[in-house]
Amino acid sequence: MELKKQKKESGEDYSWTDYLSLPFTQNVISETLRMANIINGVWRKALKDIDIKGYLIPKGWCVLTSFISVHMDEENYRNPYLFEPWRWEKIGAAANNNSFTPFGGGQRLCPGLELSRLEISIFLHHLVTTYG
Ligand code: HEM
Repeated sequence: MELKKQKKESGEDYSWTDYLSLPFTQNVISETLRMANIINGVWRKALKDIDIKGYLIPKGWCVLTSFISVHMDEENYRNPYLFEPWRWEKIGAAANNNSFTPFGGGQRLCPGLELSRLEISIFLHHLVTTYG
């Protein structure tokens, strides 16, 4: 609200610094991606026999890496079924680690990661400041 008022009064355009000045918006986005990401997981095909933590994945088999199972695991997030954006104040909004992979990871990490966060952030800002 404050930012929109300031922009209206000064007549200035929004800048990258304004985007960075809204950490709570980022926390809401992270929490939404944790609980309700459109991509629940990704498939991978084993190109050779592979051992993962004692489990043999034979060559040619497909494996589903389930993001949602990790995002809703109590060992990773306390009260995982609770929408709690404040938890990201401790974790860090931009965290992309093994316990938070809405955009995948490794070589196939989504190149649209930052663009998506920016677009969602602009949408949320106008939604909340227009109808809040
Ligand atoms: C909330 C929005 C988005 C989510 C949750 C998302 C999620 C993902 C995930 C999980 C992957 C990895 C797929 C895999 O490992 O098989 C991926 C890949 C990819 N994403 Fe996104 N994405 C989003 C938005 C975007 C946008 C806006 C763009 C482009 C402007 C984009 C472009 C791509 C591309 C090109 C890949 C393939 C990368 C590769 O295989 O090397 N994504 N995305």
